[in-house]
Amino acid sequence: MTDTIDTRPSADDVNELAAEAATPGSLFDRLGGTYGIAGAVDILVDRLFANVAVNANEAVHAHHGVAANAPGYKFLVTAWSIEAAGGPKCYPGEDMVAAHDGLHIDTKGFDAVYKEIAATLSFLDVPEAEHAEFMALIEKHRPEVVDGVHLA
Ligand code: HEM
Repeated sequence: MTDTIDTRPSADDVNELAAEAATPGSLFDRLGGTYGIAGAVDILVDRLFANVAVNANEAVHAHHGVAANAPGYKFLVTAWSIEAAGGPKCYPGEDMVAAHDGLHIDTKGFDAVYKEIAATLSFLDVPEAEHAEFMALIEKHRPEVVDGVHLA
């Protein structure tokens, strides 16, 4: 029998990298830059793929129910978050309306994801100010995801 080695980072590992990178400034900086954000998204996406309320939507489950989608999705959500938080422009994906078109995401579905994002930030002990700022960013995009309405 072969032993396996668990290479997954712990919350402490992610926080350590984030603290090293953190400088006062943009939300991107205060979240620990690329290492902090990628570490958080790594945990978030695993939680979203396993979340029963999120996957109750069949169109969402068709994507989130396939483990092979995780790496690419983590990349896209990380890059989106980096840009949205005021970091370098690096997001190569679709805009939020096009990305969610046809998924029929309702308020309940959005709230399920919103809660999981907040829970992940809490799990990582992201300070209150940065937590609130990032959640406000997510809330701002609700109309694009739920109603397909482009932000002004
Ligand atoms: C503000 C909140 C949200 C953000 C920032 C966000 C971000 C993203 C990004 C960056 C992508 C990749 C786009 C691309 O492929 O180019 C994506 C796709 C996707 N999102 Fe979201 N999302 C949000 C809300 C939601 C919610 C509430 C759900 C489900 C309840 C959801 C489910 C999905 C699914 C299933 C895809 C993959 C679609 C496909 O390629 O088939 N998202 N999202």
